[in-house]
Parts: sequence; structure tokens; C-alpha cells
Amino acid sequence: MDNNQINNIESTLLSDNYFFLKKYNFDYLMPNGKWVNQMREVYDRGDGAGILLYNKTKKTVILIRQFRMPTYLNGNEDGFLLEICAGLLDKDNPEACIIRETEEEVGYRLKSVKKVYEAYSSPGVMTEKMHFFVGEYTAAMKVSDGGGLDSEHEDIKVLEIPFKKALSMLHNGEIVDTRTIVLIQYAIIHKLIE
Ligand SMILES: Nc1nc2c(ncn2[C@@H]2O[C@H](COP(=O)(O)OP(=O)(O)O[C@H]3O[C@H](CO)[C@@H](O)[C@H](O)[C@@H]3O)[C@@H](O)[C@H]2O)c(=O)[nH]1
Ligand SMILES: [Mg+2]
Repeated sequence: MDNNQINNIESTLLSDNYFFLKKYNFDYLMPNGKWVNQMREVYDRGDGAGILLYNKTKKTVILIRQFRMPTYLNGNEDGFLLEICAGLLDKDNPEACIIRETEEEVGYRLKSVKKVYEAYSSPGVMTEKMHFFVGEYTAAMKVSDGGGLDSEHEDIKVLEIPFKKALSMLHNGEIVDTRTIVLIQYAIIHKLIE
């Protein structure tokens, strides 16, 4: 951290109920040379990783559908969201995390993945940096049904979708998760499936 335009950073813990919500007060040097005091609430859930799983031969991708309360509260009719497979890093490195999440959530054991982007998810409010991957899956890599961890009450439906259908779902607004949009657009740009 290195910025001489900010000074006197103080944090107050507002909630550590599950992750960490803190209030930050700091002085900020405006372009006119005056210091102003600012306050920002910051939510820290650690970092995350997500992957677009694709099969060149079948011309398919694997997405998951799960209930997301925040979307239910904000315009997503039944709260179920179509997404890439993704998870929080915990103590893993991003690559190990996404290989583990892929097995837990969709039941494929990947040997290798390709990192394509690293980007902040919601920089006005969250610390989270997201690590984006793509990876090829084949039937031989299938080791279970996936579906998530019972211990975490996860209820994940695994969907294998023709890439063309995923594109139309992107264009007609059925896919409304930013991370999923980013990786489908990556697949288009880099012609992962032709
Ligand atoms: N009890 C409780 N459980 C929680 C809470 N928040 C999350 N969890 C649980 O913590 C687990 C997190 O599962 P992961 O698969 O590791 O994470 P994810 O939610 O899929 O995260 C991915 O998507 C997020 C987008 O919403 C990303 O923010 C994240 O980086 C990652 O890509 C899930 O079982 C979820 O229910 C909470 O406030 N309370
Ligand atoms: Mg997940």
C-alpha cells in the first residue's frame, strides 16, 4: 500500500458474523490541495476463483445454477442464478482452489487449467479479487455428480449447455452474472469453441 494522497487510516469492525465488514475513516488529499475526511464501508470475504469449463468436441460448456439471496432481494425473480463454477480461496492458491471447487461443484477432476484474468469484483465495496480460469473437460475426467458440499448446505445444479445456447442466453438476458459474462466473452474472443 503506497499512496501519499491518503493518511490517518482508521478502521472499526462493524460485523464479523461470517466475514468481515469494517468502516474505514481516512483523510484524502483533494486536487485543490485540501485534506477531506472520508468514510467507506468495506466488506472482506477474501478472494475468489472461477472457471469456464468447456468441451471443444461436444461444443458445450458447464454452468451451475444455485440460489443467491442477494439477487433474490434485487430483481432476480426466483433467486436462482446461472453461473460459472466458482469458490472462495480459503487458504488455497487460486489454481488449487479452482481445481478443488470444480470437483466439489460439478464433479470433474481437472489436471490443468488456464488463468486468463485477475480482477476486482466490486471495487467500491468489496476487497475481493477474482481469479478467472478456463479449462477443458472430458467425460473421462468425471468422478462424481458434483452438487456442492452437504456440510455447507450447498444445492448446486450442474448444467451442460451447448455453447450456442449459452451465447443466446447471454444475449437474451438469462445470464446475468458478471463473472459468467466475462468468461463467455473470453471464449468468444479467443475462439475456444468453433
Ligand atoms: N452461514 C453462512 N454461510 C455463508 C455465508 N456466505 C457464504 N456462505 C457459504 O459459504 C460457502 C461459499 O461457497 P464457495 O463455493 O466457496 O463460494 P461462492 O459463494 O460460490 O463464491 C464464488 O462466487 C461469489 C459470487 O457471489 C464470489 O464472490 C466468489 O469470489 C466466488 O467466485 C457456501 O456454502 C455459502 O453458502 C454467510 O454469510 N453465512
Ligand atoms: Mg461456489
